[in-house]
Amino acid sequence: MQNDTWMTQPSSPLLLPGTEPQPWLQLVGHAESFQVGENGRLLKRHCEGEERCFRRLMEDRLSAFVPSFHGVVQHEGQDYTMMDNLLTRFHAPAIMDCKMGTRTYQEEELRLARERPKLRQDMYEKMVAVDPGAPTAQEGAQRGVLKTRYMQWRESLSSTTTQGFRIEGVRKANGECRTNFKRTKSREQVGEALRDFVDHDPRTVRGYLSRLKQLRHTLEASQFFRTHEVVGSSLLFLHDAAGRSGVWMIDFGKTSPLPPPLTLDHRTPWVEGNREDGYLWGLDNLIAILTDSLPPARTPGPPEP
Ligand SMILES: O=P(O)(O)O[C@H]1[C@H](O)[C@@H](OP(=O)(O)O)[C@H](OP(=O)(O)O)[C@@H](OP(=O)(O)O)[C@H]1O
Ligand SMILES: Nc1ncnc2c1ncn2[C@@H]1O[C@H](COP(=O)(O)OP(=O)(O)O)[C@@H](O)[C@H]1O
Repeated sequence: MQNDTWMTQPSSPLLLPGTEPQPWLQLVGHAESFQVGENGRLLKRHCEGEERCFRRLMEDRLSAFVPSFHGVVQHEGQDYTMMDNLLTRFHAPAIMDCKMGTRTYQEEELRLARERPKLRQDMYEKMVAVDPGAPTAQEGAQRGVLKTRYMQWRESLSSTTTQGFRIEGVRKANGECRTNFKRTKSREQVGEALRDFVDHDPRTVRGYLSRLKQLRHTLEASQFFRTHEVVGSSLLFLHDAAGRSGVWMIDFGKTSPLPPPLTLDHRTPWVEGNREDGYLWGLDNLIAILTDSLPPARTPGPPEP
């Protein structure tokens, strides 16, 4: 289950005797999924689809934008995907998780929901906690909602539908953590949250913009990206007081290969069956909103007399 408190506590460290603890903070996501490994690595509960994506990504031009993958390991009878802990590149970094795309569930989940509808009481309760008026009369009587219905409601409440991405969680440079972005929807609200994350520092924004534009360029040329539906994946933003910053793609648990010869452009609006995910459209909007948050460029004044 997703943790929706202010901050997830560090997972229990999995350390060799004598090794230094690695910095670790999980902003959002499934609380039981991660273990901190040694040598700057992280263990995430194994999922076959995600492992397949990591293996293919390591061979793709996108590899520079993905934490390095180090195979699958066993710990206490459980398989884990081993990857780089991106936090170890920074000192006390500010962190932001943005979930990309206009759709946060797979087409397959929609099909399953129709064939074998399963009511989720936990999702009904999460919905009521945010907006008691959100469930329909029938959902209220059942005290349950379908997962796809919950996901669609979350998409339209936040900026997922209107901007093609949403902020999931933020840890600011001063240590303050926030995950209450469920209603951060309009361009203005998103812009304000982004400016707050970077402490209104244009240099940090320029660093992120440069990296995001390189990422867009690489995505547009990536064979992996063209041939995969990328759903529920996030961009992890990190910057620190030393002026370092970076953005990486994480979470490929719901990224799936397309049946050949189908490919996606990731900008065409989704209609059921076309598998489009709106990822690049969201990235375009994210870049545009960040660009708008920069102070206007100074125009040269009249020449001195
Ligand atoms: O953010 P809230 O509103 O809490 O909803 C969560 C997120 O959408 C999770 O996505 P992510 O993993 O990208 O954070 C999703 O996990 P899935 O990845 O399994 O779809 C959870 O589904 P359940 O795990 O079924 O509860 C869902 O309850
Ligand atoms: N490689 C990584 N390095 C550092 N932090 C990470 C890394 N991968 C994930 N995280 C942290 O864990 C959180 C959840 O990761 P994610 O892969 O989305 O998990 P889930 O599939 O449970 O949603 C991210 O928001 C981020 O804070």
